[in-house]
Amino acid sequence: MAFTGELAISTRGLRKTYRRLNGSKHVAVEGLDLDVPVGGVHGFLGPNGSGKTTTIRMLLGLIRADQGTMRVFDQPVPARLPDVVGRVGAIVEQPKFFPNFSGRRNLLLLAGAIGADSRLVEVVLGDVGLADRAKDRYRTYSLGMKQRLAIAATLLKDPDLLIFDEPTNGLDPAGIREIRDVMRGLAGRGKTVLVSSHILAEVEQVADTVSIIARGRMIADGRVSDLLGTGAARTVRVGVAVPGTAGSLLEAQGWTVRRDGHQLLVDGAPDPARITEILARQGLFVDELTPVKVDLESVFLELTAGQGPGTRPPDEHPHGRRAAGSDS
Ligand SMILES: Nc1ncnc2c1ncn2[C@@H]1O[C@H](COP(=O)(O)OP(=O)(O)OP(=O)(O)O)[C@@H](O)[C@H]1O
Repeated sequence: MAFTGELAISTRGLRKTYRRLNGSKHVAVEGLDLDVPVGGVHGFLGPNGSGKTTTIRMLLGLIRADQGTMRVFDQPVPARLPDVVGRVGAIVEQPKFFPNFSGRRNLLLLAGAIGADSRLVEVVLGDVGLADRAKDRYRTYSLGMKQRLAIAATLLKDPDLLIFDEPTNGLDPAGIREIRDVMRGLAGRGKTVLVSSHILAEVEQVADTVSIIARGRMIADGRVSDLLGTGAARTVRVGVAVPGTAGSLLEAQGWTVRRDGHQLLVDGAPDPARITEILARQGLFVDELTPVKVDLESVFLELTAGQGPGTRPPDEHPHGRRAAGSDS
């Protein structure tokens, strides 16, 4: 398990098989162990068709799992879903709003329907940054505003856990940024946000922790900062007058060294201080020593390589499951 402390969501050995029209079976989720810690934004990442929506639908009791267990706020679901459903707000599909009513009126109607305090409407409009446009008709809203109104609707019951399935799909960069800000704001108020995406760049900047799945299996999870700093993900650029000699010395340490002009790129989690020490001992002095910024996208692509739709499943992924932040 990659996370210690209280969990908002925990699944063990979760499995779901669909039967296709031609009668064949398709395993969409295969023995998934997903942990989402309480508090913060958790990115649920994977290529298209990797089983994210299926997992979310099982957690929400919309479809049945074939095997495995699921817990939401430590309650077994779906058995105890009625006990926790009030603490969970989810947007899985675009909710239906009245196009000719304003955003505010739509929310007031909804608040009345679910028995929420109507005073909350102004609060949630503020939470999603729609207070200024609340009086305008829904049909005049941009896609991003519509999505934010959908988030506002889920906030009316003041949930502790918010589940957003691909909330930035189809949005322009400004819309994506607004949704990101909303998610950060919610996490800042102590909520837990689970956000699924196949586009890592959209989640990387907002997520505290992530789970990366491919073909229904977990391939890596942990804190974003740990994931970026593990294994081959860490590379250091070294500038030195005699790169050939320096490269041999560093390779002798077991690190992989690549030439980049007059500089060296040293892969394999080298400690920068160790590099300086080894070279200085041989009278070689570095004029540059910088960790290469690795974005989560390259880690994601590396981990999910060849696991998108239409590719053959590898026998075993070379990385196996990598639980960043744990000793495994
Ligand atoms: N109702 C269904 N019947 C048959 N197969 C399904 C059904 N729903 C999903 N699948 C298949 O299960 C796999 C997982 O789909 P799922 O929608 O969970 O993935 P996803 O990670 O959410 O992908 P996306 O980002 O494209 O939504 C896919 O191969 C999909 O084609």
